[in-house]
Amino acid sequence: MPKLLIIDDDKDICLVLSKFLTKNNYEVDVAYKGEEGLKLLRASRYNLVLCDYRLPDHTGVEMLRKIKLLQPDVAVVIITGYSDVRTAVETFRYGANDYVTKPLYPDELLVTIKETIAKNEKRNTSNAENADAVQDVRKGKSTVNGGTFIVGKSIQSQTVQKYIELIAPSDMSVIINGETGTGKEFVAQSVHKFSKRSDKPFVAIDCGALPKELAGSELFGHVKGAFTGAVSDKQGSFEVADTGTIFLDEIGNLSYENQVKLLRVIQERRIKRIGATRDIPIDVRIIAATNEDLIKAVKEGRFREDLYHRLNEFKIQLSPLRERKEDIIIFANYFLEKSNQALQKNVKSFSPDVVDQLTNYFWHGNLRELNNVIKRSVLLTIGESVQADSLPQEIIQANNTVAATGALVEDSVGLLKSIAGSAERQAIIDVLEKVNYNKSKAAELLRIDRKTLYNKLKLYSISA
Ligand SMILES: Nc1ncnc2c1ncn2[C@@H]1O[C@H](COP(=O)(O)OP(=O)(O)OP(=O)(O)O)[C@@H](O)[C@H]1O
Repeated sequence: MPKLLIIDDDKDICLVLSKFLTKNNYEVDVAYKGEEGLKLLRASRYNLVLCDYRLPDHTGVEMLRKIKLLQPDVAVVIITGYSDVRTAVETFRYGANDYVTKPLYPDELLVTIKETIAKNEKRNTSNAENADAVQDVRKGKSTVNGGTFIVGKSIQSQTVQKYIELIAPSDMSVIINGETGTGKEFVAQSVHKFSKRSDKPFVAIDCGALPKELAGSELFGHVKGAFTGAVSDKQGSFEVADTGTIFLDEIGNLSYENQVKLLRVIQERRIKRIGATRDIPIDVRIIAATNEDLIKAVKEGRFREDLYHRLNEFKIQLSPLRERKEDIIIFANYFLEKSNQALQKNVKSFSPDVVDQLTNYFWHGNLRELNNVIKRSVLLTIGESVQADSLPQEIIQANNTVAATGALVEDSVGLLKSIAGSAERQAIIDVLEKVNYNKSKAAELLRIDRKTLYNKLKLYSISA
């Protein structure tokens, strides 16, 4: 039976959720404070932690760091208010797997928990497993890690698709850059699928979630007795990924020491387990992803320049959703289909208003946020078409604010024009007075021709 830990200071939420999840065959522990939760994590292993973003004693990011130090493989779902989504999506840099927004709906939560545990387990054990069918990418659909890889119709999406096809057969290292939730891991998996290594392991490592103390051992392995706690020999991810592809997510979070080791692996194509004396030859393709500007990190001395150039043999830039609006409804329809299946519903479409709202929203969490919003709206829809009242209030409000700001900008432009107009009118009157209403002289001083001056006199109703 999968074991869950709920950490939330709202005792009612804990009570309701733990009852509901127990009924649905989960073993559930509850903690009302961060520290209490960490104590439980020290004592037993969990499949998933459901952690409130705002706890009395720790922030979501602090919790993630501590949870990952205690149990690097555990899945973490963040509970957040919609108004906090923007900051909550930041937790993905530190290894969060998904988030759910308050108010919580048990059925939706159940789907999220099931999917997250399944995905996380697959990730943890995934080596050769990913070697299943490679579909035709040109049809705009292919299977990646059990999910469908959707290709948008924007120029950006089409370009990314072309790059994937172009780069996949080579052995080049790739850096995928993009905001959180833009699909970096999906692209990395796709590159692997279309490479000649597709029947070999694809190993994904979240460097953001790797505690500094464990990163070296996770990546390169260790031998028994190398440090306290190294009770047996352990293969690192590079060894597991041998002959296949390793995906290093959030590469910018790798410590300087491990950057040096990684550079050595790339240069020499050999690894050395911590505490070992002999090298092991390794043949791994490296795909790295980041949502920060690595060139800036290099300039600031946080990322090694030589490593950056080694990894950057090819770069794929993923645009945020708001910059490829024509893709939004394509993905929304796909997520609608998926949510119908997961929630056993039969919602068929979005109302024109909803299409408008979805298209114009900012999407801080990109595809992940869109997916979650669609899932929630499918759950709340009674008829066949999603209506605006099933969308989070924050989306509608944000769009209204943008519309209001747009009107304000238009007003301001009008205002500027009128300020400029009255300044021009005054300047013409001043000059006319100076030259005793001699229009030729006034036009000369104003550096305009007589005809223009006459037009402006008419425009500003100046009788001279
Ligand atoms: N091409 C795609 N087709 C279908 N779904 C996608 C695609 N790309 C991304 N997704 C969806 O968006 C979610 C986020 O994608 P992914 O985890 O690859 O993003 P990411 O950029 O790696 O995020 P993070 O930076 O937070 O790790 C996925 O779970 C998946 O549901």
